[in-house]
Amino acid sequence: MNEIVPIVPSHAVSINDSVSAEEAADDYEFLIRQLVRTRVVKASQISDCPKFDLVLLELGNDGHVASLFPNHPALNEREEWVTFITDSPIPPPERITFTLPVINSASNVAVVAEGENKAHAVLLAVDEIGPDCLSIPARMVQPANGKLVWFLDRLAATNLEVSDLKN
Ligand SMILES: O=C1O[C@H](COP(=O)(O)O)[C@@H](O)[C@H](O)[C@H]1O
Repeated sequence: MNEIVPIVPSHAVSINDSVSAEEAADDYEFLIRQLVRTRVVKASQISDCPKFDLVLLELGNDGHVASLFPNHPALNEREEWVTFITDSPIPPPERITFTLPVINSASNVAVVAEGENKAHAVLLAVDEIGPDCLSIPARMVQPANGKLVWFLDRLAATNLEVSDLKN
């Protein structure tokens, strides 16, 4: 990866997996805050958040993105940049994740979905098909001052209408 995108090693922040999820989230947020303080990462002008150039997300079968799962309280986190969960519905149970305010502060957000098993989640995320839509985390990805792009293969896009693809 470093050969394709010239990332300075000190700009790559790893998760500390030798501590609890709560501590790992605190540590990770601390490191990101240092990068913002030293202007390695831009600060958002409209929120108390980093403004990443790109947040790259993969869509889960259940519509989750990052480790933000449907109906999980982590979706409501507005203060922390990084939060933790210990009850992920899919393994591993303990995870840390950027929160929605951070994701939605990015300059660009890309959501990737590949394969037929993502087709229903894609439909729920981008179309208006009833109350189930409301709990889909991918639907809550709405950059405030940035660009959102979906990358779908043909199978993941199976359930969409042509009009969805134009929007
Ligand atoms: O929970 C996760 O899910 C996503 C999507 O995984 P998939 O197997 O449904 O394609 C994955 O990108 C992520 O690494 C994982 O933590």
